[in-house]
Order: sequence, then structure tokens, then C-alpha cells
Amino acid sequence: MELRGLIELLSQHLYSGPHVFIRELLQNGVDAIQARRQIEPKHEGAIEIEVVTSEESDPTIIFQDNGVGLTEAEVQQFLATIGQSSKRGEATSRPDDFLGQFGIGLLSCFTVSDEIIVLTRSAKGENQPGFEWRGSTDGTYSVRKLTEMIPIGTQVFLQPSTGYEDYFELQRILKLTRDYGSLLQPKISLTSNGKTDVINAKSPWQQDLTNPQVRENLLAYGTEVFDRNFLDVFPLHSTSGGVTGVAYVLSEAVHAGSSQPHRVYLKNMLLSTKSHDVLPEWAFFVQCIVNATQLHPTASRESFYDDTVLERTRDELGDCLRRYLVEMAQTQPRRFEQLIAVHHLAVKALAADDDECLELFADLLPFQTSLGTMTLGEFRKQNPVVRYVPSCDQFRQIAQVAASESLAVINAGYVYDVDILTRLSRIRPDFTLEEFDAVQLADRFEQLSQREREETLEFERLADLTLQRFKCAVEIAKFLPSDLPSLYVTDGNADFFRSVEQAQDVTEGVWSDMLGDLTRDAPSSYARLYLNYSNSLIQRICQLGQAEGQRRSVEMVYIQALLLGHFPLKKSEIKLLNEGLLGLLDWAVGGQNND
Ligand SMILES: Nc1ncnc2c1ncn2[C@@H]1O[C@H](COP(=O)(O)OP(=O)(O)OP(=O)(O)O)[C@@H](O)[C@H]1O
Repeated sequence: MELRGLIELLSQHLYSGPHVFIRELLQNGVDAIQARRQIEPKHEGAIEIEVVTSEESDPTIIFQDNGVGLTEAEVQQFLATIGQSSKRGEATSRPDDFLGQFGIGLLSCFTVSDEIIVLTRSAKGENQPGFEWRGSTDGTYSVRKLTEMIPIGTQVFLQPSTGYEDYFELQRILKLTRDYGSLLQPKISLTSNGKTDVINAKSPWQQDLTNPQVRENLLAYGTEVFDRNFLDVFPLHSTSGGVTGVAYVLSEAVHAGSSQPHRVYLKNMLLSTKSHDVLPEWAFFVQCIVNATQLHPTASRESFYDDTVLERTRDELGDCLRRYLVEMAQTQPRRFEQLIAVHHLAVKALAADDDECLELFADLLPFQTSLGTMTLGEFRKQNPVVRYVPSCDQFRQIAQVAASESLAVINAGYVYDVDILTRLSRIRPDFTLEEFDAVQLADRFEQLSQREREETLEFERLADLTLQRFKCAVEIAKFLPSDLPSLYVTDGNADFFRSVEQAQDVTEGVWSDMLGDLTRDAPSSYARLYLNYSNSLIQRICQLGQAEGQRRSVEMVYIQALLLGHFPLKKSEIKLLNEGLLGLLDWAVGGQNND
């Protein structure tokens, strides 16, 4: 069979790069040792890798294991036939012990080498001879019985094909072998130029995390692996998928839609450093290192199948995280507060999804309020009724006035906030929740005295007439802060009218007509501009005694109120703003219209 097309397919579309041949060779060695232990349970497995370099010729990698080896028939069956694997077992379900399963792994060596030479001698039967198998990218192969005795096990010889010499550099091989193989069980060593490196390392998480020194070491390990600092580390475990590992809590806040790359191992061999599917979505503030024994790899062996086992595993690992937070909230409230200070978004995400967590975390969660940021617990101590506005825009409209009036209102415009508050009002009988809007705020304004009423009546009427074309009524009242000249207030209906008109500004023809139809039958609704009689500018406008000046001033105050409330301006309002500014300039430079 011509293999080159197939190899190109594998290297460009299945594997993340030619370097995976190291992983596949390690995997075959580990599996072969596992198979030998089924015959000789006490067998001590070892994988020895040697990189032979010389001035005259290309480097050679020799990958040697003392595993089960292959008989001649097995060489013919498994090495010479693509897709044949000795690891699938008799039954439909394959034994759990092996890493390989597809029967294509060895082919990955062809991505870096034109020829694979395998010397192998089987552990099955007494005094089995050894065999040499030579396979080439053109699809030809040969098998030869060896006359000399070789040790039981398998040796694979590779030399680089043109352009792939880099993959045979010692440092690169050392790094790849460490990445993929450091947690594997059999002893693995790499020798070159008389120097031998042992690859194996202890699983860092299989230690007692309650020991402060172990915890410190593990944090340092996380920093080394992920190249970032962490606030905390805690153990992960799940029965489904057979997962053990550790999760690191990020030391900086991340946004809710983000996802951290996790480092995952399958049966102690590195599967991916960029896995995104082992933890639930809301766990975006942790990064983990885990080993799974029963999750299923895809053929690329670089991710897991997204099957029900992975789904259950994700849920179980999510439970670990939930328990970690609940336990901390109960036993170490100070530490929990520190964690919330950084990850309140993540904790809110969890609370919005889970009543138990909500109960526990609610009072510690921070909210932006008109009186500054405070926890819900602090807020409720002073305010038996929890007033909130559901959007940041609404909050911006009322925040300044509400603060001056010492009225506490929560800005629930951020993600999860409304969910959390409404859920709380459902599960806590003593939690009284009230949606607040700017119209209610105006109800609290101080009315003018009888004398002030009379003084301002005519001006109020003029202002009202001036803004009628913008569907805005004017009222004069007194409120704080006194340096705020006005407040523009809409109810839901008036808001709707504003948005439709704005959309009409940017659409034409049939679309504009359709938008017009939307409002045609709706009851017309007016917004309201409150002019603040406690403000000296408004008082002076009132007393101006000159209708044109008052009209222009009201228009400008109206525009300023819209801008302060973060209301996008309609075309007609932008025109008004331009005219107002130009008029002002004209007046300032003593223009012709300056009368
Ligand atoms: N080092 C080895 N010792 C003994 N047998 C081996 C060795 N390497 C390969 N084999 C045999 O060759 C077969 C094919 O190997 P290959 O790496 O292509 O696929 P696999 O390991 O079975 O599955 P996967 O494609 O998932 O890696 C194996 O099933 C095994 O029987």
C-alpha cells in the first residue's frame, strides 16, 4: 500500500504535529510492558531511549522496551497491517489497561522517518527467536528472522527523513519525553553521549494537601506548569472517568465567558495541555491538572470523546469545586472573602445555578449600589427592602440622585445579578425584593412651596411646550445633589418609543414604516424632565424673563440630562445639540445673532 497520502492525512489532520511519534512510541512500550505483566505479574518494566549522534551520519533514535514483544505471526498481523491492534481484546469491550487501541500509532513514526526498523522478541514460549521488521513509507515491508539473540521486548530504530532532523535533537526529545511520559509507571530513561536522564516523576497531587509544605510545593508546581500565580490549590476526584488531580484557583479575575486550558493525562500519559472540557463552564476561574483512567480518547489522542462518561465526570468535578467553596465559606470565611474579592463573578455564576451555594454565599457577594460597592449582607443590614434596577443604564440614570438622597439601590445590571436576587426572594421568606425605577425616585422629590410654584408656573409651561416635540414633559422640583440641574426619567413605555424612533433614524422605506406600525397603536407615553429648583442655574433660567433664552436653555439642559443618563441621542436631538453649541459659540465671539 502507498502510505504517503495516509501519513500526510495523519500528520496534517489528525495529529497536532509530527512530534507525537514520541508519544506513540512511549505508549507502545508501556502497553507492551503491561501485556508482559499479564504473563509475568512481577515483571519490572523499563523503557530505554537512546539518541545516537555522530559527525558522519544522521542521528538515530532507539526506543527499547522490555515488554511482551511479538512473535513472527504477530509481526505479520500487527505491524504489517494498518488498523490491526493487539489491544482491543476478545470481547466487544476492550481491556482498560492499554493506552493504544486503534492500530495506527506506529504509523506516526513515518511522519519523521522514511523507514521504521523494529527488532522484537516475544516473551511467549521458550527461546523464541527474534525478528526484524522493516517498513517503508512506500508501503513495502520485510520480515527477517534474526540469527543473533536479542533481549525479550522491542526496539524501534528511526532516522530522520529530510527536513525532520529537528525532531531528533536531544533537547527536544528530552522535553517531549518528559511532557508525555514523566507520570508513566515503568522506569523511563533517555541516554545520549554517555549521559542518562531519568524521565519519571512523582504524581504531584498524590500527596497530603493538608500539609502546608505540600500545598506550597504544589502551588509552586502549578506556577511552573502554567506560568502564572495561583491563590489556592485543592484536590479533584471523580469516580466516573476515574479522575484524580488538582485544581488551581487563578490569582486574577477573569471574565465569565473565558475558559482556562487544563492539563490532562490519560492513564498517566499526557493527553493535552489545552483541554477545555473536563470542568463545567462556570468553573472558569480554575485551571486543573488531572489524570483520568476511564475516559475515552479520540483517535488523535489529544482530546476526550464528549460522551456521557465525560459529562458525568464534568459534573462530579464541578461538585468537588462546589464542596471546596462551601467548606471554605463555612470554615474559613476570611479566606473565602479574599477569594470572592477576586472571583465574585465566578462565585455568582455558581450561586445563580445552585440554591445551596446561593444560601451560603449570598450575604458575602458584592454588589454595586448607589451608596458604593457592598456585600448583600451589609446592604440588608441597613435596608430591609432590597431595591434594585435591572440594567446598568437605568442605574447610571438614578445613581447620582439616589446617592444624594441616601437611597440605597443595587445595580443588578451585571451578569447573574438579577437571577441571584430573584432566586433569593424565592427561597428566603424574609428577603423582600423590589424593582426600582427612576419614576419612583421622582416620587421622593421635594415639591416647591406655594410661592415658588407661582413664580415658576409660566416657565414650567414654556419648558413643557419646548420639549413637547421630543415627547418629554417638564416638571420643576427640588432634589439633591443641588449641582445637578436636571434628571431625565422614562418608564418602560417611553423607553420603547425612544428606541423605535432611534431605529427609524437609521432605517428607510419599508423597514421604517414597519417600525412606525409598532408604535402606531401603542398608547403614547411621555418621558419627564425634572428641573432641579435647588440648582442655581435652573433658578437663574427661571428668572431670566426672556422667553427665547429660556427656550434655548431648556433645550440644552434637556440634552445634557440625556447625555448624563447615557441615553443615545436621536437625530433630532443631535441637531439640537449642534445648534445649541454653535449658538453658544456665536454668542461667545459676539456674532450677528448675538441679541
Ligand atoms: N513496542 C511494542 N511491543 C509489542 N508490540 C508492539 C509494540 N509496538 C507496536 N506493537 C504492536 O503493533 C500493534 C500496532 O501498534 P500501533 O502503535 O500502530 O497501534 P496501537 O498501539 O494498537 O493503537 P493506537 O493506534 O491507538 O496507538 C500494537 O497493537 C501491538 O500489537
